[in-house]
Amino acid sequence: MVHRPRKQFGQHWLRSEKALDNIIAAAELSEGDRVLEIGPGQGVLTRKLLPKVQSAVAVEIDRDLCKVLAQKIGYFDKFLLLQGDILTLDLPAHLASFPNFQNLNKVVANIPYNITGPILEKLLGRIATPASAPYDLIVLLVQKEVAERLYAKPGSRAFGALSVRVQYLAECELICSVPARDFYPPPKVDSAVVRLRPRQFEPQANDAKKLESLVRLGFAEKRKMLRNNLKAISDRFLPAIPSASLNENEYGLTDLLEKLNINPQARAEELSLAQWVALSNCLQDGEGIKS
Ligand SMILES: C[S@@+](CC[C@H](N)C(=O)[O-])C[C@H]1O[C@@H](n2cnc3c(N)ncnc32)[C@H](O)[C@@H]1O
Repeated sequence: MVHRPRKQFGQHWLRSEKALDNIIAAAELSEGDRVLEIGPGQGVLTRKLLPKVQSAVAVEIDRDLCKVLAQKIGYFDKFLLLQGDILTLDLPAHLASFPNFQNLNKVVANIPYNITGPILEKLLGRIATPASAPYDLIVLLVQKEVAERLYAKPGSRAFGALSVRVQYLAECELICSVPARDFYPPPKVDSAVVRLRPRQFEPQANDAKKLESLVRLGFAEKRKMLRNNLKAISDRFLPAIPSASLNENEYGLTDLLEKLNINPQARAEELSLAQWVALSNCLQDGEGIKS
């Protein structure tokens, strides 16, 4: 039976051998790896990775694809296909009786673009609640514009709240671009392969929840200066710097930014990760930041 790609599941089959090989090379696969694949589709990527790893679990939402996929793929001793939604599936519960498929250490996937944000959150966690057992390495094929935000450097246009949130939890790098024509059917946008290496950013934020709120607030309106976006921070969250050094302006924020060597005229995208952490660490402990 021919399976027509379904739009509602973001089905775009990757047809480029070169892109597939780049994804596999980027994953640095070895015999001991236990891989999670999200959305195997017709299994092009699955077939390439299986010979190189100890085992692989694939989660596919499309029931019709699942009916034939496991049979088509083979590798019954080391391939487990789960039908379900990666965002809601309780993976540990499903794997509880499959010891060979537990402790997955890598993720390799060409994901549905409409749920990229939630997938990243599922794999990495959030700043305030990072994944308790993070993967060693994650290779994803994503929409190019999202990829640019993931590996963006401070000061560049693409650097935004997503960049800070993800880069705090993982090192991000571009592997290669993949043009829309490399898929069937071609999506409306180009794509890119990114590699994420989950890490503990140093220096750590004293209060990760506060950093998360600060970043959300700081990028609320990208065209505004950071200090204007941060006006919602009331006096009680400003640091205990001697009041003599405070001016009457901007709730003392200008002074704080200067103290941290941040240009008070800066926009949010100009701050480095370390400066976000420093700013967050300067805010007094309390009930958090109102947003
Ligand atoms: C862009 S296609 C990639 C297919 C295949 N890996 C390839 O490279 O050709 C995305 C795949 O994810 C599946 N999918 C979509 N939403 C999903 C979800 N919430 N959970 C698991 N799989 C999902 C789709 O059915 C589809 O097979």
